[in-house]
Amino acid sequence: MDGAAKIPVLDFSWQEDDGTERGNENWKLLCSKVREACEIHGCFLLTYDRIPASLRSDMLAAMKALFDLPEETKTKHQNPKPYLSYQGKCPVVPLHESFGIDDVATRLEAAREFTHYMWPQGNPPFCEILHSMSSKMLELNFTILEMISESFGMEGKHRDALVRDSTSVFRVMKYKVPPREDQNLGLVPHTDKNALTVLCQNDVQGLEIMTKEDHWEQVMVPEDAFVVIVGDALKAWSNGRLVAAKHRVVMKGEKERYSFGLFSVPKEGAIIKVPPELVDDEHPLLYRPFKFADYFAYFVSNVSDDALEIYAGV
Ligand SMILES: O=C(O)CCC(=O)C(=O)O
Ligand SMILES: [Fe+2]
Repeated sequence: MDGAAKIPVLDFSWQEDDGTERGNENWKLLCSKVREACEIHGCFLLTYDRIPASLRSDMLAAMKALFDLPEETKTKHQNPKPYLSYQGKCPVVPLHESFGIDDVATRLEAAREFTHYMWPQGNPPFCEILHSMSSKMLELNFTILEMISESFGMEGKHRDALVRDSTSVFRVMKYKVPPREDQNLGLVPHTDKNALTVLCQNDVQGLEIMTKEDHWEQVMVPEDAFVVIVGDALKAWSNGRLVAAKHRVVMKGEKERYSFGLFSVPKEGAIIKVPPELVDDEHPLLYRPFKFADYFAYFVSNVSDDALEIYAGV
């Protein structure tokens, strides 16, 4: 780690009466700040009052109870799709444990099924917290996608394409305390493959992003903030104008880290196609149209830092 990154913190806590309504000047200013942060860093921090602090602390407490369940219960969460099944005791990242839950933000039934697997005797508060948090984070994620389209002056069918063609995955993660200073990698360096990720964490720092100068810098996340990260799908859609931030987790100190994230993911069958508004003499087309699911399958069998360029670069 080389230092703390100067990632902007944007205030998304607009109220109906404070003048920041969609379409007005304050909204447009916020859209351009979002775009600028995504162009420079591929990442920003935000504060947002529509997700109350009490829901965040309930979520973190619920996650602790989840990860405290016996290993054989947690292993029951299996999904044939890559990176969704319960993961623990992975030799590459032994500190990391996670669950990925499909569609839980939009389907209460998905929250019920997951809860039932983990607590067959029932745990309605857990189910309620999981669904409520994931659906609020999905709304936020979609708002940011809309702001990005708007900041590029997108109109008509291209404007809402990102949101209309997206589904979501909610991930919950725990990072154990490292046994020694040299065994502290919580999550390997990667770019997210999906469109946009919104993350939230407990008070233990550890997220680092790679700067344009190839330095790892810590993202100091204020206690009440969310982290937003641009993924490969959005980078490709934007014709490379937005950066897909490479990031990792490094653990220090004596406290466990918990984080959760809402990933907007192009739907089954969705094609990532650069809108014509984003191609001109200064910005020649960088990516051919491709089916996101095919790119993801390619990545899973050819894990590489350059997967997007190799797969879809023109
Ligand atoms: O735990 C974090 O803060 C980062 C998680 C992450 O990068 C991921 O799940 O893709
Ligand atoms: Fe990530």
